[in-house]
Amino acid sequence: MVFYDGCSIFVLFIPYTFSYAELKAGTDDFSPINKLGEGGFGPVYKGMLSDARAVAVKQLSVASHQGKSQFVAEIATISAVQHRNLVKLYGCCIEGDKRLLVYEYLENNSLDQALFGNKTLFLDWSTRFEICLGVARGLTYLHEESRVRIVHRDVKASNILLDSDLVPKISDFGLAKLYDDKKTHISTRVAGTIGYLAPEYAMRGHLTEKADVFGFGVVALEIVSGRSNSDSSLEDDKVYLLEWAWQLHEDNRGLELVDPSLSTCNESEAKRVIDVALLCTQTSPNLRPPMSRVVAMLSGDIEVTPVTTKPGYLTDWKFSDSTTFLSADASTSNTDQSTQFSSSAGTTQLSDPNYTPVNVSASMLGEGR
Ligand SMILES: Nc1ncnc2c1ncn2[C@@H]1O[C@H](COP(=O)(O)OP(=O)(O)OP(=O)(O)O)[C@@H](O)[C@H]1O
Repeated sequence: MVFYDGCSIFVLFIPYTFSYAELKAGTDDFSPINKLGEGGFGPVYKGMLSDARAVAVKQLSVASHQGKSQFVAEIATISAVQHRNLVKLYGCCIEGDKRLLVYEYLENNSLDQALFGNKTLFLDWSTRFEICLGVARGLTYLHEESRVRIVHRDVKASNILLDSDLVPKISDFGLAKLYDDKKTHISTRVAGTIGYLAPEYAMRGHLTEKADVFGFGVVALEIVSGRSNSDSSLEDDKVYLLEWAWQLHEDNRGLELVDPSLSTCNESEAKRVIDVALLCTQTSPNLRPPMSRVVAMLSGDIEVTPVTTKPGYLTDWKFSDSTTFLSADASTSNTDQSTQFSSSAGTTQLSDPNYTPVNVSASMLGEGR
C-alpha cells in the first residue's frame, strides 16, 4: 500500500487481515470463558487459530473514526516493529464498524500479576534482572532503533507480558495512535496510570520518549521491591515507592528496598537497578538517560551516572481527586484528532492532542522541598 501524508510517500506492507468469522470461531464466539481481561481499549479473549496458533484477540470497544485505510496503515506501522521484547501483532480484522487486533498469546500473564497479584508465579532475582533488561531493550528498540519511532505513553507493569520462559514483552505500543481517543477513554487511562506518569506529561502534555523512560524507572523499582508504586496499606513513609526509594538512597540504605520474599539477590545488580531507576524518574526529562544508556548501565557496560537529585514523585496525589478533575475536564477538551510531530536534534517531539492535563501542583512533584 502506498500513502501520502502531505510531504512524504510511504510504502507499507498490508498486515494480515483475519475474517471476523475466523476470530469468532477461534474464541468460541468470544465466550466469557476465554476472556483474559479488559483494558482501556476493550476486552481481550484467548483464541486458537485454525493453524493451531494461540492468540489474544483485542476487541477495540469504541468504534474508531478512522477510515479503513488509515486504520490499516497504522496497523502496518505497528506490525513492522518487531523485537524479542515486544508482543507480536499477527494482524487485524476490520469488518463494518468492528476493529480487532490479533496478538501472539503469552502464557504467563502480565508482570503486575506476577509481582503483586496472587503470586502463583515466583520471580527470583535473576529472572527479575533479566525482565528489567528485556523491557529496557524493548524500549530502546521502540525509541532508537525501529524504522518508525514510537513513544509508548503507557509503560507500566500491566503492559508487560511474560512468555512461557518469562521473557518480558511490551504490549499496547502504538495503540494510542490507533485509537479513537474519546476524552472519556483517555481520562480513564490517565487516571488509571497516574503512578507511572512523567511530571511534564502529566502537567503540560509534553510527550517525548523520556516519558517512557520515567515509566520504566517506576516499573524497575516495582520489580526490585515486589510492590506497586503506591500502596496505602503500608506505613506512611513507604506508601509512595519513589519517595521511599529516594529516602533509603539518601540514608545509604538503598538495598532495603529489595523484596524481602527474595531469599537471594545479586546486590551489585540490585543496586544498579535502583540507581538507574532513580535516574530514570528525575523530574527534569534532560536528566533521564536515553534507553540505550539504561541498557548499558544495567548490564554494567558503563558506570551508572551518580544520582544527586530526588525523583519527580506525586506525593500528595489523591486518586479520587484526580478522577473527579479528569472527568470534569473531559467534556471541555479539544476535539482535534491530529497529532503533530516535529523533529529536533534526533528527538521526536510530540505534542499530544489527546492529552488531558492533570491538576498537579509543583508541591505535588516534591519541588521546593
Ligand atoms: N497477548 C496477550 N497474551 C496473553 N494475555 C494478554 C495478552 N494481551 C492482553 N492480555 C491480558 O488481557 C488483559 C487485558 O489486557 P489489556 O492490555 O487490554 O489491558 P491492561 O494492560 O490490563 O490495561 P490498559 O488497557 O489500561 O493498559 C490483561 O489481563 C492481560 O494480561
